[in-house]
Amino acid sequence: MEERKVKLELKDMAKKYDNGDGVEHINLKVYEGEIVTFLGPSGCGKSTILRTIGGFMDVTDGDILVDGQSIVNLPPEKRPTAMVFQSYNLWPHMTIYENLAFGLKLRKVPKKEIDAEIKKMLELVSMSGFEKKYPGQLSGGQQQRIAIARSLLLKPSLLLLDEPFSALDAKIRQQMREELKKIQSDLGITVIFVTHDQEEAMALSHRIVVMNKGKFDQVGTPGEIYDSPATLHVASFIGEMNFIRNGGSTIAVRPEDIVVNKGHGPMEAVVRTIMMLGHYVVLTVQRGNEIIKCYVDRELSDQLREGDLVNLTIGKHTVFSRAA
Ligand SMILES: Nc1ncnc2c1ncn2[C@@H]1O[C@H](COP(=O)(O)OP(=O)(O)OP(=O)(O)O)[C@@H](O)[C@H]1O
Repeated sequence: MEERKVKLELKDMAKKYDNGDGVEHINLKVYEGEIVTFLGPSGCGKSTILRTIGGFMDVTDGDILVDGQSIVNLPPEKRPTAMVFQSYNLWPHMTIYENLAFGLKLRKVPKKEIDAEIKKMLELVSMSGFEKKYPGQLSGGQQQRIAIARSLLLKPSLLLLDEPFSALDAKIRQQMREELKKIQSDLGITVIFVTHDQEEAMALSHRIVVMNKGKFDQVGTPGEIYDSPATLHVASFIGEMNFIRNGGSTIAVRPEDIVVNKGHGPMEAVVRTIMMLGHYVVLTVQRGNEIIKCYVDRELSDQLREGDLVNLTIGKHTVFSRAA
């Protein structure tokens, strides 16, 4: 197999704030052309890591390398990175063209080349013809696309995105994800993405870093993290999961991995609610004082009523040696 090139390496990196918060012992390799997402609840340290990569904060320990070169002593503008924040930070008094041209002008790129690059980039983000408008005349999604285009024009080796879609409504968010994925694969750039939205992380990433309280819980592909969560935190944070007590341990099983049959059996439960969600049905059942969620098909749910006795068969699951 072809050896993959390491684009970014975090080496025992730490960023500690004066109050003791922050992150430490951060080790990660990101390969060229990957989208890697830092995912975790608010305050777990995602933005801290991204800001240290972008140079907006100094590390307190360890090293950050891009293409094998340490970048920790470089100011943000000298780093091979570009960062897009949650708020788009477009200059309101400048047209879209001027916003896009600004960084290139600073780099003394000739005007003809600037015009050609901007034209190409606007096509890429589906915003051709918007050159003369002002940011205030654009929707949130359009402004965010311009903000991403502005970063891409600087041809960063690494694009850093800090919850860039969180201000957008659900539908545009989804559209933006698809567009980002397309731009990323067209240009072959490496992207580090930060979000607290597990669905967004699953949809976008080649690999996900699930964080909890300043540490990495698991690093893996969306499939690996969904199928084999390494910790109870990962199991509860990603997707729907049931936690069933079994002595001192916990069985984590997804609603789609429980087979439900009518009648008696070794693992009996009582139907509590039946919710039709179109192509599948969500069933909640009560077993002792635990409520378990299962996905079943219409054929079975049509035969079930609340209060019916069912038997559960647990399929694929993970056992954790402590209580959830
Ligand atoms: N400038 C700062 N000074 C002191 N503590 C900080 C500072 N910035 C962040 N923290 C603390 O460091 C921890 C990590 O913060 P960080 O912003 O990296 O989390 P996050 O995962 O990005 O959260 P969110 O999703 O809410 O942005 C938090 O406990 C936060 O309170």
